[in-house]
Amino acid sequence: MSTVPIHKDHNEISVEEFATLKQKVLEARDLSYSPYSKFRVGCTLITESGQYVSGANIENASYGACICAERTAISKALLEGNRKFKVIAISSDSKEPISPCGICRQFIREFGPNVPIYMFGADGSFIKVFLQDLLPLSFGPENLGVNPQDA
Ligand SMILES: O=c1ccn([C@H]2C[C@H](O)[C@@H](CO)O2)c(=O)[nH]1
Ligand SMILES: [Zn+2]
Repeated sequence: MSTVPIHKDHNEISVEEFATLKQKVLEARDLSYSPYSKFRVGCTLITESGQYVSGANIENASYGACICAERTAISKALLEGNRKFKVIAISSDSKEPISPCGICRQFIREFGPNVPIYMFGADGSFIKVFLQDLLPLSFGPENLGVNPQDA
């Protein structure tokens, strides 16, 4: 049994935003380059200014060079000048919602210690968890005296 609190609400965003987010994150899987695992993952985030930014996993013949969907989406958003995110959504072709890997949890943490993560199953089913529950007692920019909003 999981001890991680699982939520079913989407209080951070409106009903309309949730519908758009769901559509975009399910579509984001189509961007995936995953010929090795054939496991397509999509990620869409909503920036503080309300912009939707999507990414997908990008694999490589040198397997260690694979990048997860969460990190491609966040990198894209960062390069467009964003530093804060309202929510991060993830989708895959699995019926059950999937949770971000350890590296992505740390990557997400840099830009918000407690961002809500919306996880979608392939059928559109949805659960929400908070980053703090996936990565408790985390190490972050504050520990090095850095504020990512200023960087
Ligand atoms: O949360 C996750 C979990 C896995 N993957 C990718 C990495 C790899 O390309 C494939 C199989 O692990 O799925 C993601 O993009 N996000
Ligand atoms: Zn990952």
